[in-house]
Amino acid sequence: MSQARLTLPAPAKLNLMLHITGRRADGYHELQTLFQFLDYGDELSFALRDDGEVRLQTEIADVPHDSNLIVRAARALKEQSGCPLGVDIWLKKVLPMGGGIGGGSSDAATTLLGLNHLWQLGWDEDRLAGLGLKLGADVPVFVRGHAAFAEGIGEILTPVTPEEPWYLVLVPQVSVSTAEIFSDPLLTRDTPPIKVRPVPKGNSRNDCLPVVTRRYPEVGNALNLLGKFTEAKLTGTGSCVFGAFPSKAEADKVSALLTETLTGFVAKGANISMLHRKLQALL
Ligand SMILES: C[C@](O)(CO)[C@H](O)COP(=O)(O)OP(=O)(O)OC[C@H]1O[C@@H](n2ccc(N)nc2=O)[C@H](O)[C@@H]1O
Ligand SMILES: Nc1ncnc2c1ncn2[C@@H]1O[C@H](COP(=O)(O)OP(=O)(O)OP(=O)(O)O)[C@@H](O)[C@H]1O
Repeated sequence: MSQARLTLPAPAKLNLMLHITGRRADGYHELQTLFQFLDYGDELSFALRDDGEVRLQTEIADVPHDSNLIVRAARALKEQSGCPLGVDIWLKKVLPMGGGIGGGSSDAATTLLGLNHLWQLGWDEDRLAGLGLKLGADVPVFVRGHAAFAEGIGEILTPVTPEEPWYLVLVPQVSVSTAEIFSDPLLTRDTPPIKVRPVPKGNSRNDCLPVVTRRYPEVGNALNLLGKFTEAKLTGTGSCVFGAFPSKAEADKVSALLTETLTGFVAKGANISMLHRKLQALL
């Protein structure tokens, strides 16, 4: 008998601003950043296995099976919960890797929430976010599913509701290693923390930008091209750059002009992640 599959989205995120305010003793950086989701992302399908095995059935180039964040998330949840069940997982990879739009982290969060549902573990969001943080600094916001102002290393989250414009996201054909940017000696690490809430307008800078554009001229090139039409920003440690538009039609118009030379996509900003909207609909 064929097993029904549970299919769930793993949306991208944007960092609408990113300030680096310090560095902890363990080398991780203290940040202040605004996360918003996109209605655009990967898709994962899950089917129960009763032999306890965790198997990702889709190969992704350059990521060995056991290092994939999906497999690591599933195994960590299985171990921590003592669940005897296993799972087959299929991945439709849409998000560019090393793009700063959180693909790996979002895949991990979708795996945690999907398996919590499939294995009927009954874990609450705090517990899932705590386990997620061990997999990556960006995982907790995807577990919680609400646009947020983040502090700490990205895990202290205050929900926010910024406008939800349409975005044009350009994808320079380079994969940026987050660890490499954070270890660059030239990185600004002493931006004074913003103490006022909500974050005052005008704080849209990304402190990683100078280091990223110095190392990856393709990113600077994309920022310059998009900057002719709207304020162009870098998300996370790149490589993706984005700009906001009041309508899909306007984003599409600029996209048509720029994607002759650059890869990109148009997507709507979302303060509630499409993963959470889908899970809500299932319950
Ligand atoms: C830059 C952001 O994308 C902003 O949303 C995130 O802070 C990065 O989150 P992530 O990709 O989940 O990062 P992780 O997988 O936890 O860390 C990758 C590497 O980035 C560096 N790292 C990451 C996050 C952080 N707050 N400080 C850091 O110094 C560390 O060297 C770490 O080894
Ligand atoms: N399921 C996965 N999807 C993508 N990358 C993965 C996955 N599992 C492990 N990785 C590894 O993680 C690296 C970073 O990938 P990811 O797509 O999350 O980058 P990113 O968008 O820059 O992340 P972030 O914005 O969180 O810094 C990849 O280069 C790859 O080696």
